[in-house]
Amino acid sequence: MRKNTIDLQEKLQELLLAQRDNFLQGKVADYIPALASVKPDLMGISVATIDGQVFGAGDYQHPFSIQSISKVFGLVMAMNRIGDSIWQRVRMEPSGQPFNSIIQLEWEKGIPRNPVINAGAILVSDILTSHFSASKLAFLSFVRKLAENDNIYVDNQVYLSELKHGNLNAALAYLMKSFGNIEAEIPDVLSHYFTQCSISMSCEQLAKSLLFLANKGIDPRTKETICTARNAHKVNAILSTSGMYDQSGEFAFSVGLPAKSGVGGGVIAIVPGYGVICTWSPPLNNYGNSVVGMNLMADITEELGLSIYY
Ligand SMILES: NC(=O)CC[C@H](N)C(=O)O
Repeated sequence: MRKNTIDLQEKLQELLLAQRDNFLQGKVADYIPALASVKPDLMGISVATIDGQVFGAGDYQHPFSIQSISKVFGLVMAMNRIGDSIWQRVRMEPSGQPFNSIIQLEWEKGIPRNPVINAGAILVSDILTSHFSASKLAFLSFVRKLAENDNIYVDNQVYLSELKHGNLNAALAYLMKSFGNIEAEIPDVLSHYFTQCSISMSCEQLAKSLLFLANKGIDPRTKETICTARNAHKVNAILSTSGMYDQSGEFAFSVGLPAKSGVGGGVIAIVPGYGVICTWSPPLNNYGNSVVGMNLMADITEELGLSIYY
């Protein structure tokens, strides 16, 4: 049973306080300097509900690099654009491998396991690059519209270092191209992918912008259809099985919600029929998921009885 949300604000504060020192157990992503320099003790949580309430505690209005959380927006855009033909080029199975693994991709002939590991998101970036005349702009406009905020921006410093240190992502892209699964030119595809990873948003903005996934594809604020109910279902299913990479099983076990993490330390979780939770704390565990984010998600879903498996 879901508890009343009246004291949710206080509860968020309390849960966050309990995590105060746990950021020390993780390690901030250091593959690029722009992420390595983020203060490790920042942390925030926000909950947006489909009936229009927004709660937040800590640094919930502080923008951070959304990184792989961007894969959710990209997938929705690609599904809207090319429909079910996307599933001929990317699958919907958990990978059981790290998010940037290349091993499986060769065995499986350039068909990524799912759209939220890097190979899959690069494939989705190819679809967007090929089907939009200005895909980066279209992506940013989509996110700005969903967040109802025109100030959301691409952090150019993050973008440039992603580009500079993006050899593994480039290798994934070229491998897929060698199997004929990438249409556009690789530099254009990578430029799109790194751009979407480099968007900065706060917990509050992310929670609000993904409400349509908790509401059968309809933005509860504007009543606009962002995607079909069936596509919202498909995205949530993929996030349930693969959104936390090779820790998705443990996340289902301890939290029980469709979710997506990013190496910037953000985690979003969709609660169908209720709303969206977003947490942020930069230090990561060995799977590339935020340590405090994992804890907070477990605590809040338990507290409010939000797991989809009850
Ligand atoms: N898990 C992530 O957030 C990965 C995104 C990161 N930019 C990468 O491509 O490696």
